[in-house]
Amino acid sequence: MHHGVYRGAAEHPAAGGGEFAVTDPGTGEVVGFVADGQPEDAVAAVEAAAAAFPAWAATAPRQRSEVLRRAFDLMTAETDELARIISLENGKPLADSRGEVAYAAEFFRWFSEEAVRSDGDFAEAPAGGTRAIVTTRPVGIAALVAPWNFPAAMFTRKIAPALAAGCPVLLKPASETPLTALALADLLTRAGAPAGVVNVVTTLKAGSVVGTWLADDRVRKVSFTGSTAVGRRLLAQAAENVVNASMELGGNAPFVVNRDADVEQAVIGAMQAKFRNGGQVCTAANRFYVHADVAEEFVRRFGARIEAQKVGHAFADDTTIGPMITSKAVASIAKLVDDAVAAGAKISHQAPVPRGSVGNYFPPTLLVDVPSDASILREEIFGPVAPVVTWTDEDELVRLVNGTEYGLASYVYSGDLKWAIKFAEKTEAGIVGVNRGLVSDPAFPFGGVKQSGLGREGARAGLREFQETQYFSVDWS
Ligand SMILES: NC(=O)c1ccc[n+]([C@@H]2O[C@H](COP(=O)([O-])OP(=O)(O)OC[C@H]3O[C@@H](n4cnc5c(N)ncnc54)[C@H](O)[C@@H]3O)[C@@H](O)[C@H]2O)c1
Ligand SMILES: N[C@@H](CC=O)C(=O)O
Repeated sequence: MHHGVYRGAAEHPAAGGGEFAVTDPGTGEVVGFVADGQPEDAVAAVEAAAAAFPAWAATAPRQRSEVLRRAFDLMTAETDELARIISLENGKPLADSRGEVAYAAEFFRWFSEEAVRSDGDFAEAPAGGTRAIVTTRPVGIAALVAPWNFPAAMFTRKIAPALAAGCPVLLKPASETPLTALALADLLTRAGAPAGVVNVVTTLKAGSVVGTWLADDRVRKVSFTGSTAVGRRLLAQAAENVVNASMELGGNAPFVVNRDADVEQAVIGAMQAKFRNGGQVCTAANRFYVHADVAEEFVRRFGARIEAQKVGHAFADDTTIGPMITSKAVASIAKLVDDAVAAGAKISHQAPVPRGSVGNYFPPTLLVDVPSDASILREEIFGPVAPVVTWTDEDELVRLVNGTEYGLASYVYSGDLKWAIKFAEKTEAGIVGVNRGLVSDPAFPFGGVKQSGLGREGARAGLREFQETQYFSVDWS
């Protein structure tokens, strides 16, 4: 199957006609070809968006809401087909892909509801004599850049509020997962988004395509999800034209278990927080701090569940952990584990990778006796490896938990809710799971502090990221 770049509600060949292959990370087989977009395609996408912007911004909020609601309905009805595309190019087990489609669709439903609830203000000036009307307007054409780990949800979390606010969008998907983005663009067109409102440039030249957008005066917003390193670079580029920027970046989530926690519940939460999407999640628990009094029980129970994981291809019925996205990702996870073991950590439990597997598989692994300075506790693992450290002193625990440049998610388990909330308050993170291993919900604000990002997605706040405030000072004498 061959796909073009998407603009004006249709696919087009890339300038120069180049293409690149998309592969199944579970087999290495080619599953399709997409256009290798060039800077000329980036400019053409801006032209299409600029032509669509005035009319789209002028539509009634209810009309935009109904497009998003139809997108929710279509996405829900087409779950199986979309899930198949996600599994094919991302490798996650089909059940996980269905879960991602449901989660991704919820952003369309949530922002179809928010589109008609954008409020403003009317006030008397403190000195009297004038009145102020405070209102909002769409920020403008928005460049949306997303990673491969949730190829549908990381885009719908941006597209839905952008469209609700009245902004046209330019999508730059990860080169590993362009097919999902193209399917979303087609779905939105069928849902009623006018030509030019949703545009996609698939490319191997991320830097020059996104750089072209950020250098174009007509592009007023960049919303990025991905690594902190690339986020920093885009922030620097956005500074040149003072482009409004939202950044959802990397994480290094701690998972804390106190001595009074329900250990079985903590293990269930740990499995969700660590192994969803094979650990390739920005909110994934990256390091486990377990009170010494319950560490033996936690490791035994957690280890038993890890050993029961079935590593395999996305389409095999019993697979719970699919392949990593690339062989490079496998090598980087392996290096973190090897370095930890060389520094004194031990592999206490591991699930096997089936003999003869040719994809990018990595065995789910539990590490114990991990030295507190091991690089695996500092770097984002982005794979199915759980390093456990024991603790006894709470002040030292707080220091370890916050001893990172990241601040996206954090998890705490305790039988004493008051202690858990007080601990959560000391945690430098945008999101804290309290006795819960799953924290994502389109209705609540998702985002990080420190070098995990700027801004929030989902919730009411997500719409504001795509709006400018405008204030009219009115003579009232
Ligand atoms: N905070 C969040 O909500 C969130 C969600 C998912 C993933 N992530 C983070 O994403 C990272 C994993 O994804 P990744 O490795 O694909 O990240 P990445 O930063 O390498 O890539 C993300 C996107 O940026 C593009 N890109 C790469 N270089 C670019 C450049 N120079 N200019 C413009 N675009 C460029 C990529 O093609 C891709 O589309 C992890 O750090 C993870 O924590 C964060
Ligand atoms: N955990 C995030 C995705 C990040 O990788 C989410 O659930 O939205």
